[in-house]
Amino acid sequence: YDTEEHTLRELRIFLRDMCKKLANNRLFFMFTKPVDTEEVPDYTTIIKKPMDLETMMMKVDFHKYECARDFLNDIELICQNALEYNPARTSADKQIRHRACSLRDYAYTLIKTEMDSDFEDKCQEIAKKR
Ligand SMILES: COC(=O)N1C[C@@H]2C[C@@H]3O[C@]2(Cc2nccnc23)C1
Repeated sequence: YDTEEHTLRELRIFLRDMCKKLANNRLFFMFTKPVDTEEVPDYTTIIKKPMDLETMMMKVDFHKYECARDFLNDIELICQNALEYNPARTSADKQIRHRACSLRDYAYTLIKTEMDSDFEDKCQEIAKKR
């Protein structure tokens, strides 16, 4: 009967639902899996910390997130990586940058509207103690 573990378990359930909602939105398909370094050989020379939604789902299951802020930090990483690797004024680059900003805004809004702020505060207190 450890209430901290109950709290973190509830956080993981919430974050899996977040991952699912983001990954199931066809607008964000390019963020669902790691960029294929065979297809895009220079990707890891430019992007030092790749991130994607499938990796984030695995991180939830490996208990890597102790609060929603840590989860949003990885969403921010997905967004920043896309802005950095796709800077051109071509329509393809513009579209992926727009989608990256939409992913970031949608994730922040989902969490802000669907997560109890006292619950997040409790998670951050637990994270601080660890
Ligand atoms: C989050 O996704 C991305 O930042 N990218 C950048 C890559 C460049 C372009 O689009 C990506 C995949 C790809 N594969 C083959 C040829 N060209 C591309 C997806």
